Amino acid sequence: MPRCCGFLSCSTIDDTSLKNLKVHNKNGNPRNKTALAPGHSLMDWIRLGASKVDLTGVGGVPQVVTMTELAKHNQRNDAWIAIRGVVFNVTRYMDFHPGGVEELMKGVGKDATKLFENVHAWVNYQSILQKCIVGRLSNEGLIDTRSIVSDFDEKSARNSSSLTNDKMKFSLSNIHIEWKQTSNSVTFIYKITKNQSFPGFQLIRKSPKNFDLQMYALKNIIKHEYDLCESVQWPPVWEKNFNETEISFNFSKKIGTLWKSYGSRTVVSYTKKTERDYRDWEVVSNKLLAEDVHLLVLKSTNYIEIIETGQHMEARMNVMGTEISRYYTPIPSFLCFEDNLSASNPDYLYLIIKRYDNGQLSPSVTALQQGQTLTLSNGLGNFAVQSFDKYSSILILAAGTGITPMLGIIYRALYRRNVMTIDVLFFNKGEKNIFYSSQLRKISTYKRLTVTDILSQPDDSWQGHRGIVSETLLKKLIGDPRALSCIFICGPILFTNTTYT
Ligand code: HEM
Repeated sequence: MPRCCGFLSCSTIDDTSLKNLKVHNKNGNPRNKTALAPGHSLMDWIRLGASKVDLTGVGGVPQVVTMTELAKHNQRNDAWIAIRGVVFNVTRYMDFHPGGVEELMKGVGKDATKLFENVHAWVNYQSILQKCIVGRLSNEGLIDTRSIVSDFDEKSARNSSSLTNDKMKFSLSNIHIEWKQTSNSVTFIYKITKNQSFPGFQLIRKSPKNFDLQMYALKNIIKHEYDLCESVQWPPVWEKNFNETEISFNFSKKIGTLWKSYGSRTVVSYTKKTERDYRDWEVVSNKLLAEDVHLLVLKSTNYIEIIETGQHMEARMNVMGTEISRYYTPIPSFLCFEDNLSASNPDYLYLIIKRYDNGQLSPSVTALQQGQTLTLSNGLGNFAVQSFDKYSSILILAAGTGITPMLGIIYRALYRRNVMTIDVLFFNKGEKNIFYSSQLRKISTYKRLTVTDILSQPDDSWQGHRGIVSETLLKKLIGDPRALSCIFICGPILFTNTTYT
């Protein structure tokens, strides 16, 4: 069960990804953690990190670490661990590890990415271990294996296409693909069979007639390389249909005629040792949504990233000679419509980022101006939002930018017919900290969504609810939350801990 490391409470941490999200459902079964010795709580660890103690053990000078070197640091008193290409010194963290020393020792001296992800992929290790970075794992031995699976021969399909409403079908294991056209546009529709989760998609334009469509399916990346018979406009308008697990890409044709066939498609499959690809995104706009909360609209040339609900992206920047990265969950565009940004710009990406004065990355990211760039990974994380589709009422408890990863969940729930109620309790300090509540309320006039703002330090003029999260307050607002089917929680550590218990 995904749980939260509740790190939004730490002022140096700027992470609004689903890693900070707790999900509680009727069958939820919180796991047993090792009792930590006094003086070894999370707050003690943060305090130690904030002190002058060198937790890296290498004087804070970033190293490139080979596998051989890594293997030498496999002792309780000299413990290095590599996760997703970064090597951390976890010697001092041993006694703070909630899973205990013995468990953490299983990963030391090696690339423990898989082990770590099997146990607790949601743990925000980058924030927890930010002061323990030894350096990068040298990428010798990390080889991409590429194999051409098949070339499609679509002669028979081509022959059967009719000139009006041209539509043909074929199957590729669990993916069902159709195309249709009018004289002005051509649409490709991907349907995923029901027992499969919907993959993330990437579209890459190579020329007016050529584009690649990549899907992240389990450990493979399946790439469909399209060679169209005529030129099309970029970007295509894409649309997801959650109920049908269907996604369509609609391209405008450059010349308005009916095609005899769309062209051809080659299928390529990659097995990648590393799950991340990075690319530069240009800032289209940077707008203040609330105090210290920015909406960054980004665009990448000839590229569209469609991430799954619940996935996050790694944002990387070089800040004063050091590469810093944090995770952010892109928000769906539906809330940005009033800016007239999303409808005509299907290739835009929307990030909400809170600026923390002493944050390592957020001051630099929120200062980005139009035309400057931010490096982002592809969509990451294995949060299976589909497993909550069976619940008919959803309660969302969010504090501050903890609302960010909830927006995708709200959007998805709005379009699922079986969801009868979506109740959002949005906790903030003051009115100046609230964002998107009114936009969500606009939607709620014709859908089954309610949004309640609760302020901990409101002005005298505030007419709404007041207080900090507590059992009494929750009972007053929603009755007994345990009677509800599915609860999503995201916010600072104290908030998530209080709401979770
Ligand atoms: C790779 C070797 C590791 C193993 C085998 C391991 C194992 C475990 C186990 C068994 C638990 C307790 C059960 C649970 O609550 O999920 C746990 C909890 C935890 N571990 Fe690890 N761990 C490893 C590495 C790490 C690292 C490198 C970090 C660094 C941040 C970390 C941070 C945590 C945290 C924060 C929890 C509490 C999780 C929660 O409350 O949901 N672990 N670990």
